[in-house]
Amino acid sequence: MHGTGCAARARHATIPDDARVVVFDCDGVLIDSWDSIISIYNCILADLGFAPLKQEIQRTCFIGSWRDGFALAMDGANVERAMERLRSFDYSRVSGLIHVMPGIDDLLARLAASGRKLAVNTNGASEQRQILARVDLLKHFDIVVTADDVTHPKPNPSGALSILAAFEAEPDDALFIGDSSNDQKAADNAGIPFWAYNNPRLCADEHITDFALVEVPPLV
Ligand SMILES: O=C(O)COP(=O)(O)O
Repeated sequence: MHGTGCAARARHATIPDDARVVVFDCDGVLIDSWDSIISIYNCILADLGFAPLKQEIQRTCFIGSWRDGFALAMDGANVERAMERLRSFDYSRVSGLIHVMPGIDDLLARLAASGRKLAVNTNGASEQRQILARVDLLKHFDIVVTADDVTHPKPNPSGALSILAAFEAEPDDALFIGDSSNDQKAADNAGIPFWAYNNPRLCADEHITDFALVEVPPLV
């Protein structure tokens, strides 16, 4: 469990030399996908005759699972119809709105070259794998756990715990890098040390803002 409270922003950070599993959140960490996700919500809501996402629930919808987001936006109605629309959504319609985070491709390559196992724990749907493949990041990961693969999405720790189990790792063998309260809570609930990316409001062992400034020491 991370224990240093709300850390100040640090420009440089070094991956713990004994962290052999590094778990990444996807949206907001690997990819800048805010515009695409809000756009998908609004397309599907419009198809079903609902108003666009109100600004005050956009962040909650962005960090939560699609199912929970649609339930919130549609006040519980028609969630299955919205999920059906999502399953058949043509993601190429929003691919121009998805951008790889600066420096992440290089950091992932350095982490993999050091012998560490890399994982994604996302509240996105299983289609997240195709999105990561399209932006050429999927190749770095040993495992991707989406909201479709677990009974409960983040902040429930089941996704993070399944990643630890896949590598027969203890929480202290791992590091979770995320940008949201759901990521922080999922890491806390799994007992995994947590680094916050671009979110000074989170409590984390480290705060990072630039992946190029993350050092990767040899794995001990
Ligand atoms: O930042 C978040 O928690 C949302 O990202 P995710 O959809 O990849 O889980």
